[in-house]
Amino acid sequence: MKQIVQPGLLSGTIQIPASKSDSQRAILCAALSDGVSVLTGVGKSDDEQAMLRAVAEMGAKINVLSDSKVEISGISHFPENVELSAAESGLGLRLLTCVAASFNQKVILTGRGSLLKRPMNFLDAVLPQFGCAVASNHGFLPLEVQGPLVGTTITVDGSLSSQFISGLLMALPRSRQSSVLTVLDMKSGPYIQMTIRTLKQFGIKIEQAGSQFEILGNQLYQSTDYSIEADWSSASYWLVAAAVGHSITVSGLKMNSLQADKVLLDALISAGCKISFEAQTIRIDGSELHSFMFDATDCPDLFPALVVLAAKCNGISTFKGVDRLIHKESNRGVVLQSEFGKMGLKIELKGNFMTVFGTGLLNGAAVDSHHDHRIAMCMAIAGTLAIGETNITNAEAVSKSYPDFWNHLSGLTNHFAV
Ligand SMILES: O=C(O)C1=C[C@@H](OP(=O)(O)O)[C@@H](O)[C@H](O)C1
Ligand SMILES: C=C(OP(=O)(O)O)C(=O)O
Repeated sequence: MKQIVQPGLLSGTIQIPASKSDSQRAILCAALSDGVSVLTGVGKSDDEQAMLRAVAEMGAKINVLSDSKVEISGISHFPENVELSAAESGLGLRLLTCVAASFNQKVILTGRGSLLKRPMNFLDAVLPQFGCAVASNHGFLPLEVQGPLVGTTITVDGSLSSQFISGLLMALPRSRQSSVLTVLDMKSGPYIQMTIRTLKQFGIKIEQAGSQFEILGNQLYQSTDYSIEADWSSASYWLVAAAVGHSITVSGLKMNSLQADKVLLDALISAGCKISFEAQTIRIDGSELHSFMFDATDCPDLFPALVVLAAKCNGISTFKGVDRLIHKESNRGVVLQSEFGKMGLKIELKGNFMTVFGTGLLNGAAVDSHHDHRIAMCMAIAGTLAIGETNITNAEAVSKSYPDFWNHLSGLTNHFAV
């Protein structure tokens, strides 16, 4: 699908959709629980839908109560010969693989699109150390696991993705033996804290001391009613849009959220923004923007929105953490450089750093999302600021995290177009 974005001054309020990170964790915890959980605020993103389908395959019962309310009865019998698909969700696949390995069955794990090119060799290397048999396609999907996991004391490398650590933290409390997991070079730490907090709400206790996690075996997940948070990652596009001059307010976000991407507020402040909060509504005043530096190592999903912000800041902005972008839905550092280059914005990539040479000006252009939802969304905001129209190919990619994105954009008033 192609989407044309016209320049204009936008105004309105955006109700931020569910965090797919929060939903996927909660859906899986509910499926592992004894009893019935009710989840409210569940979204319609591809990643959430894939997780719901996967837990149904594992034997959980899903009862859709309303548009955003789902009742999940935990797995009572894990079927044989199960094949689970995480669609394009890195998180989904990594959580599901570890959790599948905690059962005493052979399970095949698959996915589609960009997920087929994302590395899974952590699982090949680590799961056998817990006594689980693993076969993969040379470190890529499909995977086959045969558990159960036997708890142990182990040191793992956390530099590729926190999602593997989250997966182990969800799976190991189910094994008979206790485990001690030491994570070297831990990245995206806030996502691990999110996992621990969700687990706690489902009755699972993890003790953490720095990079060491103590996980008691034989723990039982307990069903609960759980409210999914609005998504700080999806909000990043609108918060940046507000910072660069649109009259947009953002609604629904939790200020005490553990979500990694809440630190966008710090980036906005370092770029000269003033931020005000009223109830659950955020307003941004970006009238005194200037170039800025930001370390996005532990919040890699913010890069696309940060580039739009830096494009509108006069001068050189520098971001750390580009290494974290190589294995996302696209190689995001390189794709941001090439697509924003078409709009006249110079971006340099050197080692782990990205430098954006902001001039305040962007030209409308024909750009490509590379099937990456975050590239499509940041190009859309960039397009509203450009001179001339912007034509985005593979724009349907937004459905991975934010299927209503284009409706939300067209629901804002465009004061140039009217
Ligand atoms: O745990 C999660 O919900 C996620 C963790 C992050 O991945 P990494 O740990 O690979 O950075 C993030 O990029 C991804 O979108 C969601
Ligand atoms: C990388 C992302 O998600 P995942 O790793 O879960 O596919 C993302 O949403 O940007």
